Amino acid sequence: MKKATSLSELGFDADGPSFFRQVSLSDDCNGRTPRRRLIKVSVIGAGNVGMAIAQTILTQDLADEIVLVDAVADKVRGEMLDLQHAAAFLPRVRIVSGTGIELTGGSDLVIVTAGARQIPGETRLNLLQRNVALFRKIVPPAAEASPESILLIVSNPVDVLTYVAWKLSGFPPSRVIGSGTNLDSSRFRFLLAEHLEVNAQDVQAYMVGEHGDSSVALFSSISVGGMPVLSHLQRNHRSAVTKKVFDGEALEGIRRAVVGSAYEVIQLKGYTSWAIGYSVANLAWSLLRDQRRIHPVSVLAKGLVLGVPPDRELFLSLPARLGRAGVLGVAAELVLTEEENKRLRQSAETLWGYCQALAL
Ligand SMILES: NC(=O)C1=CN([C@@H]2O[C@H](COP(=O)(O)OP(=O)(O)OC[C@H]3O[C@@H](n4cnc5c(N)ncnc54)[C@H](O)[C@@H]3O)[C@@H](O)[C@H]2O)C=CC1
Ligand SMILES: CC(=O)C(=O)O
Repeated sequence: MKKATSLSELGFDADGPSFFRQVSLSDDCNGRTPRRRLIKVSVIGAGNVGMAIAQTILTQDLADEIVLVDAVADKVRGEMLDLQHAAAFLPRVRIVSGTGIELTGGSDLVIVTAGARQIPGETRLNLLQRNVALFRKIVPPAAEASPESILLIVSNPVDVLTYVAWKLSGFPPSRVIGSGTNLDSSRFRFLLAEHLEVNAQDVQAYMVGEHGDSSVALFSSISVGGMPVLSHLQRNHRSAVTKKVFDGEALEGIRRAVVGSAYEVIQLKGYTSWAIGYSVANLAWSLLRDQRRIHPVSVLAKGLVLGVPPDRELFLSLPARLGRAGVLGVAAELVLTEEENKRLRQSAETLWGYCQALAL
């Protein structure tokens, strides 16, 4: 009879409890099971948003190690323990926490959510000065500790702070991404789906530009189940659905509702967290699992917005293809209506004004 191969020879943990009998595996394994590279994700800022992201990533079995960093030691330790106590119901993940950025060293993905958040009625852009000061402290050491990582920025105003993180990190633009309008687009798809009585996952629709008040709804490219909605509705303008949908007011109402979404939630519960948690975990999945999916995220849009001088280094959301190396490509030739292009240019101008004023 063939001698049982030891667990360590097979590439399993050799230091497991002795009361587990070693198993002999068949020759099919060729005597060795290769170990997969472990994935480390760090979340800097363990507030409402950071914790919603961490817990969504945890449930999705996406990381082998999650590091939580926050300036408040007790709070971040409490959050870590609370998640660790769910270990019996979750995939096995090492969860570490502390106040030092050095804990994030060797991360594959560093997600930054630290910083001031809006009070009811306040705009995202109003947070800029406070959060730039914070980024000066956080980003350089985080980039140094994980020089090969992808930086995913969530703190607001996310487009300008993604630009700041790009400048401060010295990373190539492909590895500095802002969560951008991935969240706005989900809100857009949800509201359109409600209006059309379909599933939001079957609605393809993008918000682009600033994650904020000047975001742009791309009405002309909305499709449901592969069917272009506007052109179909124009052809069949007498149907009940058409009447309901091909109504400029209804569409404008949906756009306004998307832009007002965060203000409404902040007014009601003080902050937004669940949707951004899923949005960022969804981005993390595309990046770490090399999914090559298209997401509207904040990327270096130099030369990509018609009518904006091509030398302007600004970050705003455009549909981008994401994979293990970060941003693999950006939709450079979006077909926009004149109105959509005008709004995107205005959004770019607004963001450029803020980036320029920082003189980084
Ligand atoms: N991009 C997006 O779609 C969204 C962005 N946000 C933004 O995310 C940010 C965080 O929001 P919340 O989690 O609700 O705020 P929060 O106040 O609950 O959490 C912020 C955390 O940052 C921590 N922090 C402050 N200085 C730090 C430092 N030097 N190092 C590490 N941690 C530090 C604080 O201790 C706090 O725990 C805000 O800027 C908010 O506007 C929020 C929702 C959506
Ligand atoms: C706060 C914020 O940026 C959002 O929920 O959209």
